[in-house]
Amino acid sequence: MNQSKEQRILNFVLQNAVRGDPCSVIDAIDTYCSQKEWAMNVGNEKGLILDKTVEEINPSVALELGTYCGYSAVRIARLLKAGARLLTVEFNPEFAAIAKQMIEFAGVQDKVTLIEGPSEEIIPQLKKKYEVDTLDFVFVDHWKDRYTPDTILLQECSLLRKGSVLLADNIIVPGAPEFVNYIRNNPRFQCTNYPSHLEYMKVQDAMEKAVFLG
Ligand SMILES: CNc1ncnc2c1ncn2[C@@H]1O[C@H](/C=C/CNC(=O)c2cc(-c3ccc(F)cc3)cc(O)c2O)[C@H](F)[C@H]1O
Ligand SMILES: [Mg+2]
Repeated sequence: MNQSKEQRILNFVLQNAVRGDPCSVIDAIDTYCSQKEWAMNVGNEKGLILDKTVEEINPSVALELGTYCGYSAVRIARLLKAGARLLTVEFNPEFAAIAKQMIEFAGVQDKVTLIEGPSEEIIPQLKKKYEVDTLDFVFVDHWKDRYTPDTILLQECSLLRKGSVLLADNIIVPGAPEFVNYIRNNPRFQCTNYPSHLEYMKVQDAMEKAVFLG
């Protein structure tokens, strides 16, 4: 049966990137998705905002909601210090399988735990099953109507501490208006908006950083 777009992206990486070189994997995905088939990776422009945020925090424990093909998991993991780890959650088995291969090819598998399942089920398991105390950084990039319920769930599960940083993609396109309203009106979060562009397009988009104040 014919291949999925995500399989074609992975094949392009396997044939054009360098095993063990995360930057070559990131570049290969960006090349394919800007020249051949658009896909919803955070991309290089918003990716630089993600990089700067990760470098600023230098997290020991990071969480990503919505792995997709693993582009941002590789992007985050390549910047993590020795011993630091990224937990990334993906409930689509096809996407999880692609991401697993992408992460392994990039050589960052020792820093990444890919968890297959819905975030609303996984988040309550992070402390006991995944030995998380609190999260230093969370990249939010899954279904846009799930940003708010999962941010509330992270708080209910005591996974955020004073200074924990959330970074949310797609504030403009597709948009997460309910999340923006929730987070900007919540006195427990200090928010910053980062205008940018939709991946591989000239369309306006933005990311929102929200620091938990405890
Ligand atoms: C709800 N709980 C979940 N648990 C685990 N994995 C999940 C969960 N929910 C989704 N996933 C998983 O997370 C991913 C979902 C990403 C969604 N992203 C987007 O829709 C998205 C869309 C655009 C976009 C912009 C313009 C346009 F014309 C068309 C599309 C741009 C973007 O950057 C995006 O991130 C994955 F697919 C899904 O299985
Ligand atoms: Mg996105």
